[in-house]
Amino acid sequence: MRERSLRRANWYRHVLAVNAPAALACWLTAGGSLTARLKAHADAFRVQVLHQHAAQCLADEAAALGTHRAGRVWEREVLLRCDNTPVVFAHTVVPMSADASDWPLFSALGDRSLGTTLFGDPMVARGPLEYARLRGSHPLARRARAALSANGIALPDERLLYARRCLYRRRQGTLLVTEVFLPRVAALVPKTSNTR
Ligand SMILES: C=C(O[C@@H]1C=C(C(=O)O)C=C[C@H]1O)C(=O)O
Repeated sequence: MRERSLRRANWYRHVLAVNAPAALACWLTAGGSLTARLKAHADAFRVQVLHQHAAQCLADEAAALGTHRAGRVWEREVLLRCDNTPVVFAHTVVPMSADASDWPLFSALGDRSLGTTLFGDPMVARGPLEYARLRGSHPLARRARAALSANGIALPDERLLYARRCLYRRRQGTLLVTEVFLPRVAALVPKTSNTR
């Protein structure tokens, strides 16, 4: 039982439940597209695709996706980079049972931001945000650390990571986006549009 609990997180509807540092709370609760917000805090924004392939959905995702058990999904994982610094590890899953017409742009996204396809489509309904504090043993914390390590950035196993997730619906399809906020996001400052 303990092993299972290490792989799951408690997901809350209110951000206060995860007791995030103030500098992260504003990112966790920001409305609209995260991509757009990150672009406003950087001269250069980039999506580094880590993989997009068939996978098993995580233990604490099946219920959120509306699938009755941890079934097979299309999984996309990326690092979002501001001025080449990784600031978000994002994990998106779509049940394999989804019809191709539910998410027509998902499979061919490449290094374009998923957000640009979700927020521009009037057929997409966005659910409420949920928040979690991920222990080092959570699969997404492990993967975020591994992605950073592959880019020469060390993150201690014991470092708690704060995440949010949101379920999107389009036609009969569901798509679950989880964003794990990396420590360096707290150092971002808005870019002033006018140059003095
Ligand atoms: C949902 C959005 O798309 C972002 C881009 C993602 C991608 O390209 O895989 C994944 C999660 C998001 O942080 C957004 O911009 O809000």
